[in-house]
Formats: sequence, C-alpha cells, structure tokens
Amino acid sequence: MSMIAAFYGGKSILITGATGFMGKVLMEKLFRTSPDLKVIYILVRTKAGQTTQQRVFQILNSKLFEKVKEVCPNVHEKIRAIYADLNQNDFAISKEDMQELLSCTNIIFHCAATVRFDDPLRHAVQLNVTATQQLLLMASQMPKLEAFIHISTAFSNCNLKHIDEVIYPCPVEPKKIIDSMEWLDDAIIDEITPKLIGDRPNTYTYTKALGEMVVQQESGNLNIAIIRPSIVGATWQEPFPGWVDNLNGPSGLIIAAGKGFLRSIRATPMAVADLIPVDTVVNLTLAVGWYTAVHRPKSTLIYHCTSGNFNPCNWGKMGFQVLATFEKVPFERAFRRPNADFTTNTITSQYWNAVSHRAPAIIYDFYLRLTGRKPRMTKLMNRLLRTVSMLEYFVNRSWEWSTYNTEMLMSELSPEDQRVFNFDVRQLNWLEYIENYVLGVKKYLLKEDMAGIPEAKQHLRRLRNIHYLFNTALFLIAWRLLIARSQMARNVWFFIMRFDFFPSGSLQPRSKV
Ligand SMILES: CCCCCCCCCCCCCCCCCCCCCCCCCC(=O)SCCNC(=O)CCNC(=O)[C@H](O)C(C)(C)COP(=O)(O)OP(=O)(O)OC[C@H]1O[C@@H](n2cnc3c(N)ncnc32)[C@H](O)[C@@H]1OP(=O)(O)O
Ligand SMILES: NC(=O)C1=CN([C@@H]2O[C@H](COP(=O)(O)OP(=O)(O)OC[C@H]3O[C@@H](n4cnc5c(N)ncnc54)[C@H](OP(=O)(O)O)[C@@H]3O)[C@@H](O)[C@H]2O)C=CC1
Repeated sequence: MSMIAAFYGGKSILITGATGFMGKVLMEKLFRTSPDLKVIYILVRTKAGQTTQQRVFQILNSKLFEKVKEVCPNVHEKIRAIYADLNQNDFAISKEDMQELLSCTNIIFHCAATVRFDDPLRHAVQLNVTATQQLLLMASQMPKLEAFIHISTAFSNCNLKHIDEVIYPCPVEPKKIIDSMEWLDDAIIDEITPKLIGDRPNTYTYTKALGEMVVQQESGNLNIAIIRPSIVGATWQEPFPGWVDNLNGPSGLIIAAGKGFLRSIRATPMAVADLIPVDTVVNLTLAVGWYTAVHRPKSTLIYHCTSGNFNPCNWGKMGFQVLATFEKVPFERAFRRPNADFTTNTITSQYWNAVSHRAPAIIYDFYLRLTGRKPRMTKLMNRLLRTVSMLEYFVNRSWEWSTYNTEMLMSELSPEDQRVFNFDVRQLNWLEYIENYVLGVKKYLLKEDMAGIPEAKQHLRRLRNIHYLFNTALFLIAWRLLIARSQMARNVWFFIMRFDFFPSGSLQPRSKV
C-alpha cells in the first residue's frame, strides 16, 4: 500500500494554477492514486468566454482524465471550482467560498504563475510575488493546514552557475518592490526593470526569485516546502507517454522545426538540456506534500527537480533525436522540409536568420500577394525569431543544481511509493522520451491523425523535389550570369564540356580563316 496515496485520502486540497500544464497533471495523479480524497478546491478564473464550470468540464472530459474516470467515477463531485483572479484583492473570492477554504483546507499546492518571459514587471510581480504573499496570508488563517507547497523554478537563480537548495537574497526586498509597483507609473517601471533584474535574463526568473523570498519571509509557523523544476516537458509515463498541452519550453520549437519554419537556432550542442517530464515533477510534488506534512521539517526545504546531475542529456542529442523522429512521423502540411541545425556564434546565426528564415518568408509572402492572398509569413517568422531569441539564453549555458533534499526524500520512500510516485530520472531513456515527446506534440498539440503520415511523407517528397528544382534553377542562372561576365568562368566551362560531354578532339577551337 502506498503511504503517500493513503495520506491524501480524506484530505481537502487547494490547488492554484490547476488549469495550467502542471496543475492538470497534478490533479489527474491525485484523483487516480487517491480516489478517496475528500475534495480538490481549484482557484479558476473565467477565460476566453468560458465560465469556471465550463473550463473544469473541458479538463475532466479531456483524454488526460480518461483513466481517472475509471478509478474515480464521481470525480465531478470531488472537484470544487472556486472563481478567483489572483490579480485581485483577496483573489476576488466570495465570502462564503473564502470561509470554506479557510476552514477546510489541509494541503495547498501553489502552481499558478505567469511563465511569460516578457511580461511587464508590474504584472509579473503581481502574480508571482504579491499573489504568493496573499496566499500565504490566507494559509496562516487555515487551522487545518498541514503543508504549503510552493512551485518555483530551477531558473530563479539562473544568474549563478552552481545553485544550492537555499534561498538566495535579491538586492531589493520583495516588500519594497511590491510597494513601489503601487505608486510608480508604467514608463518608470519599464525604465528601471533592466536595473532591477540585473544579470537575470527576464522578469519571469526575477519575480520567481522574489516569490521564494516572500515564502521565506512570510512563512511564520507554516509548514512549507519549495519545489524548483527545470524545463518541464511532456509526460514520461503517466497517465500515458508524450502528453503535452502548451507551447512553452521546447514544445513550440519542436512544432516550428517540424513544420519547417525553424531551420537554425543559436545553441550550444554540448550544453545540458535540463528537461524534466511533467509527471516526474508531479510525483516529486506529491511526495514532498506528504513528507512536509508528516515529518514537519524544522526549516523550509527546497527540492531541485532536475535531470542534469542524475541523467544528463545535451541539446545536440535532443535536436538529433527530434529530427530523427520527424523522419518517421512527419508533421502535416510542412512549409519546408524539417532540416534544422544549431549554430554556435552570433554572426552565423544572423546569416542563417537572413537566408533560411527571413528570405523564404519574403518569397512566400510575394507568392501569396501574386495569388491575391494576404501575406502572413514574414509576420509569423518575426514572432518565431523573437521567441527563439528569448529562449537562447537557456540553450547556451549549463547549470549545476545540488539535489541532496531530493535524494534524501527518495531514500525516505517505501519501495511501493518509489514505484507509484517515481521521480528517479536515472531510469529515463532520453531517446525514447524525446520520440514520445515529438509524437505527443503531433497528437495532442497539433491534433494530427497518425493516418495522415503517408500523405505528410508524400508532401515532404514534393517539397524536396521543389527544393532540388529551385536550387538547380538558381545555380544555372548564377552560372549563366557568371559566364557572360567572366573570361575565367568561360574557360572553366569549356574545359568541363571538353572532358565531360565531347569525345576527345571533337571540340576544337575554330581555326582562324
Ligand atoms: C545534431 C544537431 C541537430 C540539431 C537540430 C535542431 C533541431 C531543433 C528542434 C527543436 C528542438 C528543441 C531544441 C531547443 C529547445 C529550446 C527550449 C528552450 C527552453 C526554455 C527554457 C525555459 C526555462 C525556464 C522554465 C520555466 O521555469 S517557465 C516555463 C517556460 N516558459 C516559457 O517557455 C514561456 C515562453 N514564452 C513566452 O514568454 C512568450 O510566449 C513569448 C516567447 C515572449 C512570445 O510572446 P508573444 O509574441 O506576445 O506571443 P504569444 O501570444 O505568447 O505567442 C505568439 C505565438 O508564438 C507561439 N509561442 C509561444 N511560445 C512559444 C514557444 N516557446 N515556441 C514557439 N512558439 C511559441 C504562440 O502559440 C503564438 O502562436 P499563434 O497563436 O500566434 O499562432
Ligand atoms: N512549464 C515549465 O517549464 C516550468 C514551470 N514552472 C513553474 O510551474 C508552475 C506551473 O507552470 P505551468 O503549469 O507550466 O504554467 P501554465 O502557464 O501552464 O499555468 C499557469 C496557471 O496559472 C494560472 N493563472 C495565471 N494567472 C492567473 C490569475 N490571474 N488568476 C488565476 N489563475 C491564474 C493559469 O490560469 P489560466 O488557465 O486561467 O490562465 C494557469 O492555471 C509555475 O509556478 C511555473 O513557474 C517551473 C519550471 C518550469
């Protein structure tokens, strides 16, 4: 019997960010392994014209939850969606709902965040710092609370090379930053943002670091733990391999490369690709929830959920396997044949951006105009290149994260828990995982049918032929122009013709008359 699964039985659990990538997998695992839990409260806002109930309905009816419905048929009754907007005071939660949350909650998993790298500082602070502070305040009024688990990121201190399981202070206190956001106007905030974030690459990593400081400062008597996952990728094993539902991290670039838009990226092939499957993060999170509540460690423990020091994979290996999978299972209606490569310096990267990204986009837009359609490729390409430029920081560096707490926790688990809540990435076979990841992107993100593979392959063959024709035509035109202008080129041409196409002596220079 799994001790962790038994621990969550009968519990009331509060999850923020349950509609996000990680939140969904967390809910799914909880329901599947502890179907006798009392209730999961989720804080949900309305979005894209959908009410909170409609959003929950959509999640529960997705493929991800198919197994849950078998083991927990009354899952609809055990999930309680509470309208909340984490950007508002008291999260805009109604009085009755707040009362219920305060009096019933046993465990909190705080997953909600803005993960956009380019969010304006004000918004990133609001969600990643102020909302965390407010949630801690709520938690301090919950008499039945046993553990508060805060999800941060392994990159909150990406300005360092070696990162320990400690909270590193930021030069400016989070409270001062929160206060200043109230009275500074947007223009001034934009101006001081680069100075505040210092040697971090974006507002996301900076505000996640501030969020950790808030957790440390406001923890009071709460039983808290922080989890720092690295780059969260598709599921490895559970509930099935390859599940992914957003474009963050590598997923968006896999699509861009598979559809032939992305041909080159500035990356260091030997740098560690510290990917971690989302189900591994969730298993560790649930194990940490159990350990924190049952063993009540004296201080706030931080757990690095990373793969690099257990089972490293590098970007070169990952890119190679991604391309190999495209050969077997190509994406449909590709723009060009997938043929991406890594460049290691800025000049070659700019060259390939011009030649392989911008030029084909301009040519395609010209073709669209000629055929009376609206040009769109240049705009799309500009957005892609902007996205790539934001991710480049993370694919040209390697980090080392110490993992004493994660290893300690692993050794504390019973063999049954190590199996049911497996977070040992030493068992992960990267080639298999990456192949399943690409397949998952095709099936769950692009919603492409496997039956369309022969047609996709046929389309790629057509693109290859067009490519050969185009290159041959380009070569002949260039050569023709060269021959017209250069005596040397003409001499070379006659030299080749003489040996290749004419029997010896048949191509004689004309004798003067
Ligand atoms: C042998 C050699 C062979 C070699 C072969 C080579 C083969 C190569 C194959 C490829 C293999 C992979 C190798 C490299 C992997 C690199 C991974 C990097 C890891 C990241 C580290 C993360 C560390 C931190 C982890 C964390 O702790 S946190 C989680 C991470 N957080 C994020 O990843 C948010 C990023 N995103 C944004 O920050 C915003 O998205 C923003 C970008 C500002 C745009 O922003 P904006 O332009 O305003 O536009 P959007 O509305 O957002 O999007 C506009 C449009 O772009 C779409 N789109 C959004 N995103 C992405 C995305 N990624 N990729 C692509 N598209 C995206 C969106 O669908 C929309 O399309 P549409 O709907 O218009 O059609
Ligand atoms: N994905 C990754 O690679 C990594 C993620 N992390 C961390 O893991 C956690 C989860 O990330 P992930 O699931 O990928 O992120 P997602 O972007 O998929 O999910 C974010 C969640 O936060 C919710 N949220 C955002 N703003 C509000 C708001 N104002 N009110 C209520 N809810 C809000 C979103 O709700 P809605 O659906 O309404 O938008 C969504 O449920 C985050 O803390 C992130 O920092 C750490 C390392 C890597």
